[in-house]
Amino acid sequence: MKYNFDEIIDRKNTNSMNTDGFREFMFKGRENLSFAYKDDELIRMWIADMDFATPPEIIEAIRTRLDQRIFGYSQVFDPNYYVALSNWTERMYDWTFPKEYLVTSPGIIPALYELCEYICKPDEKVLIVTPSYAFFKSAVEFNHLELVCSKLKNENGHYTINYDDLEAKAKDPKVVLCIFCNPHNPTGRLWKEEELRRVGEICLRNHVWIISDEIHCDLLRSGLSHTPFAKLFPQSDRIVTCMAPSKTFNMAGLMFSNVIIPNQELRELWLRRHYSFKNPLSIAATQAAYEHGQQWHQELLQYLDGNFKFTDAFLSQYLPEAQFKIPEATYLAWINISNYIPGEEDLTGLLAAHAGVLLEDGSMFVDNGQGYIRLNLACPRAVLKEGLQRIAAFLNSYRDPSLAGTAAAT
Ligand SMILES: Cc1ncc(COP(=O)(O)O)c(C/N=C2\CONC2=O)c1O
Repeated sequence: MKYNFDEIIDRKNTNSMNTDGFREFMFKGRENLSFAYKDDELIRMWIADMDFATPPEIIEAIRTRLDQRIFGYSQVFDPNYYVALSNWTERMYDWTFPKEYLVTSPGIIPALYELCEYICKPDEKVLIVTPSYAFFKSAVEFNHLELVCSKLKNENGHYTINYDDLEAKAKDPKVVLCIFCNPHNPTGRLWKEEELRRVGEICLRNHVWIISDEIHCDLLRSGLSHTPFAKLFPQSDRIVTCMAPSKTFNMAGLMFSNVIIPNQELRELWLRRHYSFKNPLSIAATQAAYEHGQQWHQELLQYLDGNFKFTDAFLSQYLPEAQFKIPEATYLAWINISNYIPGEEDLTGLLAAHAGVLLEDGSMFVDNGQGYIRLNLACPRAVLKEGLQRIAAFLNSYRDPSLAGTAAAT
């Protein structure tokens, strides 16, 4: 391995949401909640950014741009930006798109907020599947639109789409947009072509636009491959694709995402309403990611495979009644712990306060997540082991107080 994913990097004093923003984000109204550990001793497995250094090739590209010493108003003028991105999509997904479809956004969340406004009229509705990344709901409600949820079916931890329910909801003439997470956060499902075709046919036949949020599409278990939603419907211009280097290369703070809008009217509205200059360092970093990030990306996937195998083995041994399947995509472990803590407990609060682990529980994913916790496994394995040990010790003692204080594993 060329890159060291075991390196533990101090993120203190970096204005990191991960280390400094968790109290306000997760414990609003109870920011002073006391924990069994000091804040800087907490194992952070909540927000989806990685505790791995961004690839040196990207850092070098930023340094090169810094050496040019002037950072005036900037846009993506260099044609090699599109060449780098389309080479990546061609190689990774056997798919590309015309350059004129491409616009950029300072994040996929802002793009969702804007696209909801541009696509929907005030009295219309937006369809999502649940559990769901919570900002889908936030983007809909910020625009005063009605959220319509279709629960995924959960068969022993394998999630599938309830097509009958989805179609019944898509038939509502007021439902005009579906925000679809492909691959899916938090369940980690990598949707198969036939699943995407069925969702697409239901939406398009009912005149429902699709925003396919594909931010996790490069974070797959080895040997699997991603299908861009729009690839399956080349004749349609009603599918907007959102992709970004932010998750893949741990550069969310650089706030640079790619939005592919085939519909000319919507694209022109975006360009009129979204007019903004871009951060030149982010442009340089993103282009470098797609031009030079391949080997780091491959090694990252191997390391994440190892973290998932470690987690699976750990849970089997120390939390055998937790329900977990290694997900096809994302670096997020979605684990049912209801056999240890049944009911509507505040799992996020309990695990933070007593186990010293920051994580997001199912209540933070809109609906259909009761009894689940989501762990970010994109961290050095030693940190992962400590987090799992703390969780196991707490859950085992929660269910059997006589075990209180016993270590889960050495
Ligand atoms: C499906 C999905 N879309 C968009 C974003 C954010 O896009 P950005 O605005 O950063 O470009 C995330 C990040 N997911 C996170 C971030 O922290 N916890 C999560 O589950 C995500 O999971």
